Amino acid sequence: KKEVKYGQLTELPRQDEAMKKWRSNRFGQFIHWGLYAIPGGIWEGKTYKYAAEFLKSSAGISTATWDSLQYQFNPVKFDAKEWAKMAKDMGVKYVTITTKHHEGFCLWPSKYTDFDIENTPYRKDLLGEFIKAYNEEGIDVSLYYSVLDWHHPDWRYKLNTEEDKAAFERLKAFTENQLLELLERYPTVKGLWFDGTWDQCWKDNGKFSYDLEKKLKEKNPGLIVNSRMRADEYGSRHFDSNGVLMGDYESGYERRLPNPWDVAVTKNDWECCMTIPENQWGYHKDWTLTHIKTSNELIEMLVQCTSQNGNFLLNFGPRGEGNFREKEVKLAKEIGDWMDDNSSVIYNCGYAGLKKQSWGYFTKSSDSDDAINMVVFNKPINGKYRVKLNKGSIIKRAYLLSKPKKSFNLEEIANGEYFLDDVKGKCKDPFVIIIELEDKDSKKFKQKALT
Ligand SMILES: C[C@@H]1N[C@@H](c2nc3ccccc3[nH]2)[C@H](O)[C@@H]1O
Repeated sequence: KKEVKYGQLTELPRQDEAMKKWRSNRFGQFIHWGLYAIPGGIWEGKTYKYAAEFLKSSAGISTATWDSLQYQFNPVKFDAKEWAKMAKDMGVKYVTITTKHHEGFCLWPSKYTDFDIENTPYRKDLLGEFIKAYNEEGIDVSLYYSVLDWHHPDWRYKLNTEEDKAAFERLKAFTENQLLELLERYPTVKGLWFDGTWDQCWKDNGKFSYDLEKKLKEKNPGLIVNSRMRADEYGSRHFDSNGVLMGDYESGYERRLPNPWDVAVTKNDWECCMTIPENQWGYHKDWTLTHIKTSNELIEMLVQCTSQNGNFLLNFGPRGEGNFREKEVKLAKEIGDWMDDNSSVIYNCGYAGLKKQSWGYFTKSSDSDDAINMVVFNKPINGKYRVKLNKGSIIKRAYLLSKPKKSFNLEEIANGEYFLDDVKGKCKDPFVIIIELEDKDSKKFKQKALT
């Protein structure tokens, strides 16, 4: 074991109210919005397949040319209230928005740079409008911030020379100033989502990331930061050199999920961030380039995350003019329709402590001990659901969540194992079966144990 002085700040998993709320939220909306949304993956008539927020590098565009997009940023169709309503109807409890992506353009009027919303035709505090509208819908707001900054003259990938080091000291001060500025301007913010922290320059500054996490949490008590913010003094990221998680939740699941049967992942808080196309975070004009995920695929990912104690952060990439493509609006509606009927198996739910089985996923509310949710994605061809609970568990009743809540016939196979006979209940897929267990001190339970 190495002696790690600049690793984890607080004992995890955090059990304070702010973290309990973060955990119970489960479903969030990611928004990637910046200058990259103007070209939308197409430059001088050529379509670039790679992620649209990387167009500057994939099309080899000079910083001067790219940065001049600032003078075209005028989202006349942006309506923060409309965005917040769409998010509310989709069923998200929190949102994370890019305040500054790798390009370095800031969606808020920053004292520390002119490369910001103030110096665009839009001029107004766009981020402030966004936060106000989402908070008014009861949605928690967290801010994405990229440490990696292609615009800033003091950015250095590696610190080879004394000049590099002097420049990066200025970049670190700029970063700290901007983050404290964001927390000062927007005190209702619940979290910070750090990105662009994989380069050597940051790995060489583990102590700085430790001190910065400390300072930000002093400024905004209860603040929640992702593990991606952190490196320890040896350059180990997300987890310190002894494998201890840093930040407040694990944020390595980018466009990928853990194995659905993995139990180890349930030990920590974690979040998976996901794109609707294969790999586009910012707006791309051409969505024919790759598979576009369906609402069923996205609902299954949300349910899987919940079943393994994780959050699901689904990304939307608005156009430069401030509206969403109709495919994104449609998906938000379809997911929202499902959440209208089934959000009780998501909000305030998590790992049920049971092995995953083929028909779908178990989730369990942290408020109840004798109810387990089954979210069905795969209907067995024999029409019976094989359910293996803990030894000694007795099912009192199994019924459809959707009205009229028809009960399933029960057939006990072994201790804690049952077949549920399908009742031909009509309900929309994916559907939910509620398992009600006999509570441990019921006489039926004792009688059963005696025979
Ligand atoms: C949350 C995601 N993280 C950014 C990102 N930058 C990368 C650089 C190299 C490899 C993967 C990356 N993902 C993506 O642009 C998006 O913001």
